[in-house]
Amino acid sequence: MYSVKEAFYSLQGEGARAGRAGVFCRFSGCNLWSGRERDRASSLCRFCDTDFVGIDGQNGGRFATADALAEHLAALWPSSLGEAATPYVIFTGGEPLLQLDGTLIDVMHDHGFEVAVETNGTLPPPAGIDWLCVSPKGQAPLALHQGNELKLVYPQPDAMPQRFSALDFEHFFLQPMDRQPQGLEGTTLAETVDYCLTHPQWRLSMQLHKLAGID
Ligand SMILES: C[S@@+](CC[C@H](N)C(=O)[O-])C[C@H]1O[C@@H](n2cnc3c(N)ncnc32)[C@H](O)[C@@H]1O
Ligand SMILES: Nc1nc2[nH]cc(C(=O)O)c2c(=O)[nH]1
Ligand code: SF4
Ligand SMILES: [Mg+2]
Repeated sequence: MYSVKEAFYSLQGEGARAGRAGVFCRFSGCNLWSGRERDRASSLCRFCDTDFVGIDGQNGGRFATADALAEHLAALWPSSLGEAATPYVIFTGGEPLLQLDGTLIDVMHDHGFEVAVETNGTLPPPAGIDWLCVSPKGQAPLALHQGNELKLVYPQPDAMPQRFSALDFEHFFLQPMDRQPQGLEGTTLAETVDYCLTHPQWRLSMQLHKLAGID
């Protein structure tokens, strides 16, 4: 059984593949925060910008089998595209590695999809992921030391970039912390730009979907 908060077709807003169209599957639930505001201050991850509680978002629901979820997601990729582009699915959440398994990845591949994952890096991944983005969180122990991109929300006093700069990733991104309600106003954008200017191993990741006003 899979629990999905929402699923939608949009453009990847973050990291090395920013701008690429894909189907997002946002699984319900996370191991670093309950998703309830009253627990935020005492959680391992305290700055989350996402509602991942329940199954009540657009195209959300419970799916009994990998086949059922894969068909649901495949239907969100525009059929009019034909062979024009490789179908792309981005599993996120919440924490997708609480639910994503090898069977679902295999079935998405059978549907012709390339499979990307956005994870906090605290759980072991199933085999077969085509693009792995790891985003370490504060003091949460990192179980994943390799992948395609490491995308660190900045600044986090308990997770500064030097801790991760020697890990086995192709790309290293800093993403300024969006602190609602003040957003990027204040210091996080300027601080992040400054860190990238002085440590050019790290590249700036803006959350383009927020700038573009899309999901
Ligand atoms: C909502 S998380 C879901 C996937 C997974 N749980 C994780 O943390 O990577 C998706 C991405 O948004 C980033 N993110 C969450 N809250 C943010 C914020 N307030 N500002 C900037 N990025 C944020 C996360 O670090 C992660 O890269
Ligand atoms: N457009 C868009 N790109 C994203 N990249 C990562 C996201 C996420 O919440 O995991 C996300 C998201 O929520 N929307
Ligand atoms: S680990 Fe990811 S989903 Fe969980 S609370 Fe943090 S940013 Fe949100
Ligand atoms: Mg998001």
